[in-house]
Amino acid sequence: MVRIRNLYFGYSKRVPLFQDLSLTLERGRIYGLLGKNGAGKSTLLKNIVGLAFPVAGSCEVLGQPAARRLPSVLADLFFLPEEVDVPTVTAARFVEHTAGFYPKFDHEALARYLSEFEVPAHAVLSALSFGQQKKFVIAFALAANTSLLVMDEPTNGLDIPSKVQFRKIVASALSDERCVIISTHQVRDLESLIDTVLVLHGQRIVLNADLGELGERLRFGSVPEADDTALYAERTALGAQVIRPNHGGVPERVDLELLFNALVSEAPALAHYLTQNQPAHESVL
Ligand SMILES: Nc1ncnc2c1ncn2[C@@H]1O[C@H](COP(=O)(O)OP(=O)(O)OP(=O)(O)O)[C@@H](O)[C@H]1O
Repeated sequence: MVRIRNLYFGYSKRVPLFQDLSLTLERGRIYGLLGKNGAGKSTLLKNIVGLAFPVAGSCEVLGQPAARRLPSVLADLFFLPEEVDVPTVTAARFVEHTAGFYPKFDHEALARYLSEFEVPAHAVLSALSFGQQKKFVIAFALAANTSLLVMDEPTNGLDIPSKVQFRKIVASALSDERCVIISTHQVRDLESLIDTVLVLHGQRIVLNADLGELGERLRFGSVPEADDTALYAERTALGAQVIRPNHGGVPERVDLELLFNALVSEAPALAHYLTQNQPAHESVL
């Protein structure tokens, strides 16, 4: 679906944002793209949807270079940017003029998503609140029914009930044919939604791993005091939050926030353990 090989990119020649970045994304998965502020999440997504062009290396989407922006590819991908800008027209008029660009657009699904999000279906879009506008555009993006759906920080501006609805609606919209990428720096927003975690750090993807498989290799928990079995530890008021090897074979729930903190602090024991215990199809560090 998406194949990036040895990507180099920078807004200026002196400051590279990505160096030798490689990444493969497949159908039937929901990817969570995590990275610190300024790591380059939005820029990576722009390379994927053909709004920024590689300086070197390649970025292919649906078998074509993303930068060519072929109509056949654009009809099968939807990019939801972080800042949404809606026109002063009703939702019905917007759909009438825009849905035609997406041959697989599902009008019934749109009505269902808008109702679940409690967005007034006949309102003038620019008169909606920021959160309502965002929910309208998310509903439209999902209803476009494209093979590739790229969402940049979609949960920004959503209240807590809407974040819950967001997770439910996105999960219901996934199929074996679709690939969904969601970027965020609000790691908790993606818990119990994504099945694959991508971490962008230090100009590269340092983790591309299935959450189920990570849970079979790692244990997450609180202890009174971290000992040297911990691959990573964070002090808390009550002791420590730790990541340890999972030798018991019982799958654990992955604490995404703790895992993310460990990866961006470049915890050497965790990096070493993940590299040594890496399934062939995953990429770690
Ligand atoms: N159009 C641009 N021109 C020049 N520099 C840019 C441009 N867009 C982004 N940058 C710079 O590239 C870097 C990465 O920005 P980007 O928005 O991709 O990061 P991000 O991981 O999405 O950040 P955040 O989590 O804060 O949204 C930042 O240092 C930013 O200032």
